Amino acid sequence: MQHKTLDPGPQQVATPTAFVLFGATGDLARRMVLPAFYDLFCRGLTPKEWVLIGNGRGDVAHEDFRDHVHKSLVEFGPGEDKIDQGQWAEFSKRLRFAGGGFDEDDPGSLLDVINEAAGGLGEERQFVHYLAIPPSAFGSIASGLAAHDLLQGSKVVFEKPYGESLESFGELDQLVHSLMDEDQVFRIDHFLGKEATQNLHMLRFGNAMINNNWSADAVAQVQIDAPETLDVAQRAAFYDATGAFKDMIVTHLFQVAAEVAMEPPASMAAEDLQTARESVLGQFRPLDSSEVVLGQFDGYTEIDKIADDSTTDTLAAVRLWVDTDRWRGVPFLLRSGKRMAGDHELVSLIMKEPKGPLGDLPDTAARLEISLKGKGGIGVALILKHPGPGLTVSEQRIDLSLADVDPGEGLDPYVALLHDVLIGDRSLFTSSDGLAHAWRVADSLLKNPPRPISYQPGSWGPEEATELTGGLGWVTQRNEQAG
Ligand SMILES: NC(=O)C1=CN([C@@H]2O[C@H](COP(=O)(O)OP(=O)(O)OC[C@H]3O[C@@H](n4cnc5c(N)ncnc54)[C@H](OP(=O)(O)O)[C@@H]3O)[C@@H](O)[C@H]2O)C=CC1
Ligand SMILES: O=C1O[C@H](COP(=O)(O)O)[C@@H](O)[C@H](O)[C@H]1O
Repeated sequence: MQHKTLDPGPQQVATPTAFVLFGATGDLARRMVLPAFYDLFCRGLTPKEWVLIGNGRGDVAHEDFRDHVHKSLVEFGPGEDKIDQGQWAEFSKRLRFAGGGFDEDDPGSLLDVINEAAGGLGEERQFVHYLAIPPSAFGSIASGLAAHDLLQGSKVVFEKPYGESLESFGELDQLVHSLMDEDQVFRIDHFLGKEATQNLHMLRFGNAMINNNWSADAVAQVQIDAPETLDVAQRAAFYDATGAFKDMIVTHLFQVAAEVAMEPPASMAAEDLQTARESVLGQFRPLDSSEVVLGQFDGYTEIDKIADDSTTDTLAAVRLWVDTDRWRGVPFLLRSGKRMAGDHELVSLIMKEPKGPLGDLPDTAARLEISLKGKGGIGVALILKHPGPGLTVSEQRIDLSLADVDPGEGLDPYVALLHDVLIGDRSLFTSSDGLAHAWRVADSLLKNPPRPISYQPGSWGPEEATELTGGLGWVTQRNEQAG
């Protein structure tokens, strides 16, 4: 089999780096960012000289922070048995914690800790400030970085959601652009860094049989479905202020929808892909509340730190329309929820029934599926004849796990994106214009949201969310039921 390398892959960056992780005690840091940083280190992809300084509002001793990081690696990184003691010793000696919060008026202990820990990195050092904090705090940390002269030669990584509404997005965008240059800004959306998301383009543009059917001519419906069994108790305050729609739909699933819906970019170069993504986001029709279902799992308001009368959505399902010639008339169904019956991140292109001599086919439609979960996978469901003299047809599958594709090991999204930040590659990050489009599409819904319908934890959510699919049902559920 012939291999063609389009990109040489990750390289070690030379610039000594002080990595400041705001929100270092939080859920994201513990589950994704810290394990990703350790993974980069183990692969020899961190700079030769670096320090990582965790920041938070409470005071945590350096030693306790190292314990916190170790626990996160045991639970969400390589696991206890696979942490090499020598490597951990090398890694952990570069970890520090700066407490007391950080804002314009009061830097807490961050400046002192930077002086102590990053002093030895030399004049050429870069700062990477990673804001793994709720979006409501982005502005104050960014202003603090400017006030305490920490922006020069720095890269600033903002988590999603970047803003909380069209208005707050606009204010944040203006503030950030008044403090730093756009090329210092990395707005992360880790779904764009997933191996399978990137493979969407190869699948489409590398295979004419797929590319030729990537439109309303062949596709009846697109589903982007991300049900999760995960709870929110670990991050109740953040979650209650955000909800499923802002946490997953207007952010990750809109970006994935744009990856599916985009017109062919001028080239596969980063800027061209970003332009194509941004441009189709501008063609998403504003959501209509009658095509949106919000849900809240029973027992949500009993969680510590959640108000008894909270109406935050823990599930959101929307029918989205993309007003381009390619997709006019094809509904894009997007759904995500917490404490549901299964864990999936599945993009499905459900094909139209072919015209021809067969008449009524089983109510299962042929489809192409791209799983974004974990290492990712591609599935094809086909209508086939059973062997034998009669004509019995049913749905059969072909599945390929991307983990089995030679050489079989991609980087996890946070590892890949952190590496991109270190080398200054912004191609898989969201743009200000693209996000402005996304918030515009969500604006009227956010101003007038439907009341969440309750659902049982461990279920597939309210029936009303399934009704949005217009009788096809959710492919994830159908696949689970089929075993
Ligand atoms: N958790 C996840 O799976 C993912 C989360 N994200 C994004 O990451 C960000 C953080 O989410 P997550 O870690 O889940 O949330 P958490 O609620 O766990 O918050 C992270 C940390 O932020 C700090 N923090 C909270 N409020 C403030 C504030 N007002 N000012 C400064 N710091 C504050 C807290 O640390 P302390 O108390 O020590 O100050 C907290 O531990 C969000 O933007 C989220 O959308 C993105 C992808 C996945
Ligand atoms: O950004 C987020 O993503 C996670 C899901 O990401 P995954 O890579 O673990 O599949 C989601 O659980 C979380 O609520 C959200 O903030």
